Amino acid sequence: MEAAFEVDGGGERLLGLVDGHSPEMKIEVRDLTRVSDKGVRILNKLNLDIPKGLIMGVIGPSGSGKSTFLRSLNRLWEPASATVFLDGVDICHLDVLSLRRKVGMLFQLPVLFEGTVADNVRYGPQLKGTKLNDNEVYKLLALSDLDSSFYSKSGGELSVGQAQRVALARTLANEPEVLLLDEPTSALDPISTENIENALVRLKKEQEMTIVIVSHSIKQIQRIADVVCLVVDGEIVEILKPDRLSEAKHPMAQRFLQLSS
Ligand SMILES: Nc1ncnc2c1ncn2[C@@H]1O[C@H](COP(=O)(O)OP(=O)(O)OP(=O)(O)O)[C@@H](O)[C@H]1O
Repeated sequence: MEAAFEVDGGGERLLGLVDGHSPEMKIEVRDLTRVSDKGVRILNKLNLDIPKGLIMGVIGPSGSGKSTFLRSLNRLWEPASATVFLDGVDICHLDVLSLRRKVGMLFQLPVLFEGTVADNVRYGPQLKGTKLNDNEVYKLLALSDLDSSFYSKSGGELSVGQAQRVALARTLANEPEVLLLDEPTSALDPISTENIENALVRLKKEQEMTIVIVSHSIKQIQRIADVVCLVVDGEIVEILKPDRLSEAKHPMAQRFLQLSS
């Protein structure tokens, strides 16, 4: 999907055009602010539109607020009401568990539950009283770049990269519409990283999944993201296409990009 983006005067809102048509916005963020208990501003009036079916990369210096922002999107951190909308609905008005099914999350390090890979994949649907059949489990494994031999392995037998793919399959079992990933490959070797990246790109293409990925790897973002959001000191300072990152104007953004490339 060829996407063209235009940023408004403040550099904060994404006014997107996809193939010449206005894309459907999956998530809208409006004046999202977080102040710590000590009065420090962690997020400062973030405004962002996240189009459906695209991969948005989030990059920025350490401590700039990327994880906090990501966690606000499925209420792992509770945003103020009327600041985050999913399909136009204020997420604070949604049942938090159903929100987290729709907006799944994968963390830096996978934590698998006891039992087999299949038990892990079946976990989410089971909570709703649905038992996935073998074929459904195999399909989720395949979506996560794992072959059927993993079905009956236990978590302890897996490498971190394999466990991360099982964690992905477990998240996908909830049939999310949005996937949030917080540095999902920073603990992985290049091959495992490529496996995860391939899975993400396939999910976008085949299921129109909306994906928001925080990464410290600018190269990774350039490989898979359709649009990049640059966060500095709790503010979105640039929204760019990945091949135009060098055009970032904010001085901190330029410095960060120079040091990271
Ligand atoms: N619960 C909290 N209470 C107080 N301060 C917090 C809390 N969570 C995060 N912070 C602070 O908010 C700022 C942003 O943290 P956050 O983890 O969102 O940044 P980040 O960009 O994801 O960093 P990194 O790239 O290092 O993971 C940091 O200064 C952090 O210390």
